[in-house]
Amino acid sequence: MAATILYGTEIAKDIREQLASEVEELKRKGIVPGLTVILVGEDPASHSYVRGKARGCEEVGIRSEILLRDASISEEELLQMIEELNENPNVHGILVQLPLPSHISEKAVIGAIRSEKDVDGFHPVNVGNMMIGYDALLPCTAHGVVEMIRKTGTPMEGKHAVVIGRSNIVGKPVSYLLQRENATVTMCHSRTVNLRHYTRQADILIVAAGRAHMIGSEDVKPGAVVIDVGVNRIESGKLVGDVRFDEVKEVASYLTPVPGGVGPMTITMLLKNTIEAAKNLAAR
Ligand SMILES: NC(=O)C1=CN([C@@H]2O[C@H](COP(=O)(O)OP(=O)(O)OC[C@H]3O[C@@H](n4cnc5c(N)ncnc54)[C@H](OP(=O)(O)O)[C@@H]3O)[C@@H](O)[C@H]2O)C=CC1
Ligand SMILES: Nc1nc(=O)c2c([nH]1)NC[C@@H]1CN(c3ccc(C(=O)N[C@@H](CCC(=O)O)C(=O)O)cc3)C=[N+]21
Ligand SMILES: [Mg+2]
Repeated sequence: MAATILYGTEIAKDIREQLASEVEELKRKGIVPGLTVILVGEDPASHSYVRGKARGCEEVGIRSEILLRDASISEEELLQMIEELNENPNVHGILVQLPLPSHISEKAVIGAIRSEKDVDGFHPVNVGNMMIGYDALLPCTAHGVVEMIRKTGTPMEGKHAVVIGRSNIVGKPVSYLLQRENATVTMCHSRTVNLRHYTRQADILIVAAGRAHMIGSEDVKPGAVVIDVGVNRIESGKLVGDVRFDEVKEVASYLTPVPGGVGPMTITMLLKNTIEAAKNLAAR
């Protein structure tokens, strides 16, 4: 039986309509949610993602600005910019696009963002609160992944979820949020021996390794929910996931495409966080 394809674009559309009406309501109270994205350097992929974020903001009525800086910017200058945005009452969300040039410390930059404005959910205060289960701005990709699985109606409780990838921006937060849903979670990474041994046991398989087409039908348990987070540009110029879509769609129960799967959900969760940050800051 062929998988149901989970179109992030469609799921995101419903959520964005809801977000647009929340923005309307805030605007009636005189609050215009605002997101500032800092983009350092010329990486074309980063520029493309940031454009997607700005488009999303426009769609739901969030004011957004992109501050472009040359790759030669110093860490000190970047920290100074963040300090000003921390103090600016019209800015509710601050996002510094990663990766940064190697002469700038990601740790210093993320740590400098006021945690209430950290709409990526990458600040140690938000990460810690998420882990403990307290209120926090949640990391967008991980949150988007869990919302997509929820949308399938498949209960996560008691299911074996296998996550490939342990990065701070995707793999680790996905694993925490799935545990919050009472899944049993196994983490795999580049040093995992016999990866297939684990992936074949997964009721829910999250693939976030950044390796084009690494997962095929032999790696997947029949009927599994498969979420492909990978976004890879291959030689032909095509954008592909970490999963061999045409194969895996024949064995999975649900499968996300790339593009049009997790990516649009990531952006939608960023919009949601920006609105939440605006509400929280206004209530202080
Ligand atoms: N759709 C979206 O919204 C988003 C998509 N992405 C995409 O998701 C992918 C992952 O991103 P990110 O987490 O930042 O990437 P990182 O490179 O930071 O992390 C990759 C992780 O995958 C593991 N890994 C790499 N190769 C293998 C392998 N052959 N077998 C098993 N594990 C492996 C690494 O292991 P180790 O720790 O041992 O090195 C690491 O933990 C990328 O394609 C990225 O473009 C990212 C963010 C958002
Ligand atoms: N501070 C920070 N926050 C991030 O959230 C962040 C980051 N840095 N650095 C890079 C990764 C990557 N990422 C993506 C978001 C959306 C798509 C997305 O919407 N992709 C579209 C296709 C986009 C295209 O066509 O290029 C899709 O999958 O349909 C992809 C990747 C966010 N990241
Ligand atoms: Mg990374």
